Amino acid sequence: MQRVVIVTGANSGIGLALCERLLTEDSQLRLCLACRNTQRAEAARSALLTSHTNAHVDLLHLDVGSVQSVFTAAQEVKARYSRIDFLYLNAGIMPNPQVDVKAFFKGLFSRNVINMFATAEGLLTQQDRLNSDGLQEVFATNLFGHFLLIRELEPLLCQAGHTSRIVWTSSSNARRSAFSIEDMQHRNGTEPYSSSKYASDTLSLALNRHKNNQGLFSAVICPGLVMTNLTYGILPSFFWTLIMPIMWLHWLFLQKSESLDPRAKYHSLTSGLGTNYTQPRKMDIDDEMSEVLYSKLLDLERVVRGEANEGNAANKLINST
Ligand SMILES: NC(=O)C1=CN([C@@H]2O[C@H](COP(=O)(O)OP(=O)(O)OC[C@H]3O[C@@H](n4cnc5c(N)ncnc54)[C@H](OP(=O)(O)O)[C@@H]3O)[C@@H](O)[C@H]2O)C=CC1
Ligand SMILES: CC(C)=CCC[C@@H](C)[C@H]1CC[C@H]2C3=C(CC[C@]12C)[C@@]1(C)CCC(=O)[C@@H](C)[C@@H]1CC3
Repeated sequence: MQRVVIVTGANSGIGLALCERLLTEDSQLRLCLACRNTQRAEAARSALLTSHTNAHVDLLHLDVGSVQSVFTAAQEVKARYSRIDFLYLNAGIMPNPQVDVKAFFKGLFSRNVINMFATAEGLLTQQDRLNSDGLQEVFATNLFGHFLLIRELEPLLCQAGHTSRIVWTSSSNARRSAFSIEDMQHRNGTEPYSSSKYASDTLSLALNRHKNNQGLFSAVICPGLVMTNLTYGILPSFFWTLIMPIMWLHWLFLQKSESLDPRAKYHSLTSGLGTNYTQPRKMDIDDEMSEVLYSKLLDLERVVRGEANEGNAANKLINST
């Protein structure tokens, strides 16, 4: 049977590379690129069709950072497909990143150097802002829009006798200490990216607990450090070329193959000999917090649904979450 796969943020970087790979693995796929920019989405579709001439590649307009756009896109998906096999939640932003150069040099000569290069702990801050729905933009894009999309697509994702999978593109930058359940949108901090990625790890656990019995499974992957628009937004390309030799420090791991574990994040790594492999690492998450986050997201969902029906957004949302 033709499998249906939806990828958010599919027009560039990791999302586009993933689509290439998916079509290489299964040329019969029905692949749907869910993107906010129609022109870039069309360019990505053309590029994919150049290398996979007979592929079925659909486009879907989706701004995952906009509640209304998620609702409209989900309606469209329900009209087009009768089920979804894979939903890759890949779209993500890191707006206005700032690197703490002093902390970098301090870290360079500390015992934490390897971890610093792998996770950017203590090095990266971002400037977030409110979007037109009155939500913090990073939270809305990296987490909440995807959560709403899952909720809207549940009829296609949770079908008797059929298994569907959700795959989150998380990050090794996800850190428990950057996330607070009292401030899940990260209004009061300077690491919204880290917070949103930690929240997606935590939400994945809750989704498994609530939805496995309905045939829906969620997994978290961590692509490592990949040269994309996101990383070029942090520092220019020549810098990345300069630090490449140091990044080799991370590439000295051995290959392991295991089945997907809901408490593990799947890290993409490269061995010293240049072999690519995946290594599962336990996530620093707990059941209780994942449960609270899940119910807070459901509360917020109720608020935005009310808002969407009334057609008026910002203020109530800001005050209620
Ligand atoms: N690069 C890296 O080293 C790492 C990346 N990641 C994660 O990988 C994912 C992909 O990022 P990457 O490929 O690196 O970066 P890119 O900037 O190349 O890709 C991000 C994609 O997300 C899309 N996107 C952003 N905001 C929205 C939105 N509101 N609605 C719909 N689509 C949106 C972008 O679309 P548009 O072109 O319109 O902006 C783009 O297609 C992200 O979740 C990121 O956090 C995780 C760890 C490391
Ligand atoms: C300005 C100077 C001299 C050095 C700064 C180095 C950092 C910019 C760099 C080192 C490790 C990098 C890193 C990321 C961003 C840039 C670094 C902090 C990420 C946070 C990018 C996005 C991700 O999701 C992570 C997996 C990356 C982890 C490593």
